Amino acid sequence: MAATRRLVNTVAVITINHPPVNALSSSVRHALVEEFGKASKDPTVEAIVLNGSNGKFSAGADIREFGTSAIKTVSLEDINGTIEASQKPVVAAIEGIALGGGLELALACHYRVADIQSRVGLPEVLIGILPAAGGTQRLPRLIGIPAALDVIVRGRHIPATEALNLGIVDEVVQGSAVDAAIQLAQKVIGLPLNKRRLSTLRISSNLNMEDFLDTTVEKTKKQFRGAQAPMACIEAVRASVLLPYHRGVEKERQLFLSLWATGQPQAQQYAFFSEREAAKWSHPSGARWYSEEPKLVRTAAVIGLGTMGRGIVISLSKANIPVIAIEQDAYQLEMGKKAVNSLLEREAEKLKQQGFSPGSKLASVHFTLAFGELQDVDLVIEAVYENMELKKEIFRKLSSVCKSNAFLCTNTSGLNIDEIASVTDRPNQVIGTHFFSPANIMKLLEVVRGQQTSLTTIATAMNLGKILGKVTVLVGNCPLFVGNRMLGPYLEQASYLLEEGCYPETVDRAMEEFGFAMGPFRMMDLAGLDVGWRSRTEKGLTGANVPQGTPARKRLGNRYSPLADLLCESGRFGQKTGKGWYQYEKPGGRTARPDPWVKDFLQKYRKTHQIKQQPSNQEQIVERCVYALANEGFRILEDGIASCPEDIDVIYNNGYGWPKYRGGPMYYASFVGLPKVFNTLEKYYKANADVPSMKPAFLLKKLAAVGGPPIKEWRLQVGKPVNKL
Ligand SMILES: CCCCCCCCCCCCC[C@H](O)CC(=O)SCCNC(=O)CCNC(=O)[C@H](O)C(C)(C)COP(=O)(O)OP(=O)(O)OC[C@H]1O[C@@H](n2cnc3c(N)ncnc32)[C@H](O)[C@@H]1OP(=O)(O)O
Repeated sequence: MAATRRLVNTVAVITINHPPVNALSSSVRHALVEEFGKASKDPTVEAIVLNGSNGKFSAGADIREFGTSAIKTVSLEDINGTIEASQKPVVAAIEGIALGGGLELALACHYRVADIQSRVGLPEVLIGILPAAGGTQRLPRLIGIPAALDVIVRGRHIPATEALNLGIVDEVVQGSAVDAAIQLAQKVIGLPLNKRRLSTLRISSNLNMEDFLDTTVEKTKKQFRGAQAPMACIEAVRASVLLPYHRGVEKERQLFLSLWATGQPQAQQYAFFSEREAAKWSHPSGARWYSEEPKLVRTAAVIGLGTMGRGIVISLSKANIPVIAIEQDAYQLEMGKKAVNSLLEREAEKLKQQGFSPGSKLASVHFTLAFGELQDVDLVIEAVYENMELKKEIFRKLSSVCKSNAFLCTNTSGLNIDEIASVTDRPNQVIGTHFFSPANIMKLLEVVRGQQTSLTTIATAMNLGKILGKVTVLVGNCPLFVGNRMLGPYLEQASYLLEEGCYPETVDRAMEEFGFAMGPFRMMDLAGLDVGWRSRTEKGLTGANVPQGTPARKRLGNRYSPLADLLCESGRFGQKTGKGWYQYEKPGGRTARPDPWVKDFLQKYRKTHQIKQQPSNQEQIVERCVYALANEGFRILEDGIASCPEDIDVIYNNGYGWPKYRGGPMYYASFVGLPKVFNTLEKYYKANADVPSMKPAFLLKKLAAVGGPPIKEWRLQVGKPVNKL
């Protein structure tokens, strides 16, 4: 049964029963109509409590139903209307989550009681739509326009205590929300319900409301560049001010349908399900996530308290895993300790505001210089800077100090996991954990399996990622793994565009208007140009080891752009030096301004090398950069480094500022049409045979030849993720 009903004295308790998250599928909606109908008619029932089974109220509409005919049967808004009109008081007992349509259902009830651990919210915007069961009309009537806009446009999950302060729920309880809701229901039997019917309330609007909404539109446009859903949310909330409830609901539905027509919801919902699928990892041996038990990580250690190490320590502590944090000398340890403690204080403050005792949520961090103290930890994450020799030295030490069943993880953005594992006494327990900076904020974790990494080690690292609240993707071992490897051809094209007549700001603007959080040049300035320079120098692509007589713009017979090297040679490392592709207000400054020096430098460079000026327009810039990126994604699939295109998209959506409303680079290629992507790359490569990264990947060619099947069918062509490198 999708919903059940039981009687407690004169209170009917209706329970939504649709595991795992009580999504409001067509069968649930039918069952709710039936149970509410019966409870309304039953003369022994004086009040109704609505809750969800397994400690979860509801995660909202069943997202899998969008785009199918099931969504059109029994509208949730009609059910909400019936509940709100009930002559018997209805109390929502919120446990766990009341999200999206789940919260809209609760808002239709006359009262809401939540348990202290629960979260409520309207996260529809995150999957490309807007609350469309009356939520954009009821919430503003309950908590006012500014607060409702914040909740609806940001789509964040709101902890119960904050929901109480905002007025979204009436009561927060430590114990059972259902018991408290039954008590409240009994208390309010016979009391008038008019003021509890949110759709009937008037919004107290002041004269500046239109100005306020217009300002919000402008801010939101900038913040969510290109995303349509946040704008639709504001328009729906505007309707709640201007129109009576039923007309507001019509507007809400109209906006929902217009959004659907943009294609953005489909991309975002693909991204949503791809994230969940990524957790269901597979291994070339045929093993899958369900066949391997992860080991429990009760204690962990982090080596190195630089930016990455600090973030990782915070993540572990927030996941209630006690941490030993190690540095190489007293000064670095003290610096790391100060930074970590100040971040932990902030976390503790947030917890206090949510009504929790920080001690119960944040695990302890012990700072030390002594490796010997690591003998009992279950797992170590090494997070020193990217230097193979240093990492190997640390892993040798860990091998001798840590207990034999401890797992050893290396936080690297591209070094060879097998080489690091080879110096240990347990290569099967070594794995790469590529966190993204800042590690306590960024959602992505690339878990990199080496040749000898055991299934238990993989299961443990993947599970740890989940415990840390990360979107975790398992990938194979190759230079730079998935995300950074794809950046290579992308950044290469960005540099060529500068040689050919564009400027950093032109390229960045095009990519940012496409939806990237940051264009390639701003991104390089943020990351530090010296990082890539060091790596190119080590590879002999620049610096003293370049063979004499090598042309400035060629390496190994292929096109090469030395622009970034030349910037570094002038001491321009990006934000950290206050100068890079842009100029900044000071070293460490954040505001990028176009730099006349760079313009002059580029003009001289083009003249020196007699490069024909053909500045590309916005569409060409996007095509060259994005197709280059996706093409490398196809190669990564061919090489067996990523298991499926969805994993690549998850990596780009969560670690590289790719606009989720475009699904990810592989989804985008599929959306544009693989034959078109193939033909464009082929044309470019024919004209530029010295740019091998633009040669269409074999897999792309194969898929394009059969007309570009839907992305979920690519797996058939890709096969098992066997590392072919
Ligand atoms: C198209 C033309 C139509 C024309 C008709 C127009 C009529 C329009 C009427 C529209 C009515 C709209 C009503 C409403 O406003 C819309 C919504 O409610 S949209 C949904 C909003 N809710 C969310 O976005 C929540 C999404 N879920 C989560 O954030 C998380 O899953 C969670 C609930 C916080 C739980 O997190 P975890 O514990 O980490 O678990 P998982 O994330 O792994 O999830 C477990 C499992 O559940 C699946 N799942 C989760 N939520 C939903 C969902 N809402 N619908 C379907 N399935 C869901 C998830 O995929 C996992 O599945 P598994 O991987 O195990 O198969």
